[in-house]
Amino acid sequence: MHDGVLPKRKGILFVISGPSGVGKGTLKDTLLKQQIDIQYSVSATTRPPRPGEVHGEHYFFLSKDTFCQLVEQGEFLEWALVYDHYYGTPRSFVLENLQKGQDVLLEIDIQGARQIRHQFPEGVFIFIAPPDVQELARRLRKRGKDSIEAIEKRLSSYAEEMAQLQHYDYLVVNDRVEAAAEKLVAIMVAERCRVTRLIRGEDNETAFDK
Ligand SMILES: Nc1nc2c(ncn2[C@@H]2O[C@H](COP(=O)(O)OP(=O)(O)O)[C@@H](O)[C@H]2O)c(=O)[nH]1
Ligand SMILES: Nc1ncnc2c1ncn2[C@@H]1O[C@H](COP(=O)(O)OP(=O)(O)O)[C@@H](O)[C@H]1O
Repeated sequence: MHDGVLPKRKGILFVISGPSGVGKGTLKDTLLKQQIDIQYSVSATTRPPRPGEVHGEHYFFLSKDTFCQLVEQGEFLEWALVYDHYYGTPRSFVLENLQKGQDVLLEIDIQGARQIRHQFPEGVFIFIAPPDVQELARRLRKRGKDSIEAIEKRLSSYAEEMAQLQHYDYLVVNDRVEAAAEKLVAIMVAERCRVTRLIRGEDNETAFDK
């Protein structure tokens, strides 16, 4: 039994990833509307802003030159070319929050998640999958943002991307947005409890080993 104040824990890094068009962005937005006390890490990108997107809120919109400079300065924890544009996760925001004990959420592509896994094997990696590939195709078409060629390109990566599932801690099938978001919340609550139990010494593992 623990009868004093618990030692402060480090933040937990939650990573949501999965194929393009599966609904990662939609789920992340739904999740952030709930009271789950998590800091979302805003990524940097070289893609131009879409109408309504705000610099610093949706993304940090950067020129290619600035992005490359930041890569060289080691300012990104990970970065990747996702289809036609570069995307990267700012290093200091994530590290500072984790150090403070604040949980952090990344919503990034599969290449980025792989890089993060090497640096943070103790992170919680959640793979978002569509109910099936036909539904993924429907969503990509419904989004209406990509050309037929771009959709074909995304769908042709599907099998390869799904094969990455084995490296993840959790699978959430995005059938209905609300149901999938509830599952994400349940995972977060469970992981927080697990870490608390480890800190209390109710488990044989160390607090940040899984
Ligand atoms: N590696 C990596 N991927 C990211 C990052 N930020 C966003 N992405 C991914 O980039 C892809 C394109 O995102 P976006 O431009 O918002 O368009 P979307 O296709 O409407 O989600 C999605 O798969 C995102 O998960 C990042 O910081 N790093
Ligand atoms: N559970 C769902 N059911 C039906 N459509 C969805 C669902 N989740 C997302 N969508 C739709 O699918 C499209 C792709 O979602 P988006 O969040 O942009 O995917 P990603 O960020 O993974 O590329 C959007 O039009 C979105 O409204």
